[in-house]
Amino acid sequence: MTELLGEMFDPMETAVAAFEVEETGAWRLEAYFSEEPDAEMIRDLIRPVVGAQADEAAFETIDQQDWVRASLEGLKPVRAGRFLVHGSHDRDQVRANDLAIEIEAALAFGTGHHGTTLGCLRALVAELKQRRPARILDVGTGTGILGFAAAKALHTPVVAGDLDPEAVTTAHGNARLNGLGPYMRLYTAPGVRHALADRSRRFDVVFANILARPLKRLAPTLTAVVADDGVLILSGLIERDVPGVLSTYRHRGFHLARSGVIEGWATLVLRRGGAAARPR
Ligand SMILES: C[S@@+](CC[C@H](N)C(=O)[O-])C[C@H]1O[C@@H](n2cnc3c(N)ncnc32)[C@H](O)[C@@H]1O
Repeated sequence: MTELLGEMFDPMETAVAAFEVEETGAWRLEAYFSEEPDAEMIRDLIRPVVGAQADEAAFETIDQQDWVRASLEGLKPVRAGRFLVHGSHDRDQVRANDLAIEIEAALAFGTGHHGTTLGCLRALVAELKQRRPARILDVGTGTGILGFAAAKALHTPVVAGDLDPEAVTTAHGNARLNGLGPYMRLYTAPGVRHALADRSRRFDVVFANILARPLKRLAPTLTAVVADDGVLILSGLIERDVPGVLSTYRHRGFHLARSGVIEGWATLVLRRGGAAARPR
């Protein structure tokens, strides 16, 4: 549902979360708008997904600062291998050997809790067991979390971008907070446009945790910027979208090396050529 609604709202570049309210079975949709939205416009946007129920939708305004801060402060730290992602309220949870990443409350996506982010972090942990990649690209960086994890573990420069200027501002702040400013080269643009500026050097790891539709749309450029022995870590897709996304990347000479699903969200690890793994 989040995926379908996300695609409806995509033209407005709006962050969307949808979940079923257990007690009533009703769907609750939370979305961030940079301008006051119009109820009829929202009904028209969700009608292709929910049909006539759009006309029964009720609306409420949630105070921006309060709900973001409150929801982040309620979050427990997240572990993936040696990575510990935490808020400022949980600094005391950091242990000596942790690669700690502090994420400041803001309007960008990426606290480590979502199945897509956690899936990408786990994929990075698995990748680091095999080798030490040197060049990292994070497309759709949100808070900066995936790029930070790579920079913390590898002490290597990371190129990271997002089409949302608010996310990039947040990522800059988080980079400073984590002492990673010197490693992070952040850009504001869709896709990999800025990363392509230096075509002579491709990336060993390319993260793209965005929705299925942009993953397919960006396949030509995402595959072009991966080094021959590099890896693409893709997420932001629900299980049902895996075959379509895989087929797009297989046509470009990539195979599935590994995959995982967390709470219905799939993460795919793709490499050029070679034998294929079955999605699990
Ligand atoms: C699901 S969040 C992922 C954030 C973070 N990388 C993580 O793993 O938690 C997706 C992010 O991608 C950005 N985004 C969506 N489509 C994009 C595109 N075509 N190019 C660049 N960024 C995009 C959104 O603004 C959002 O910040």
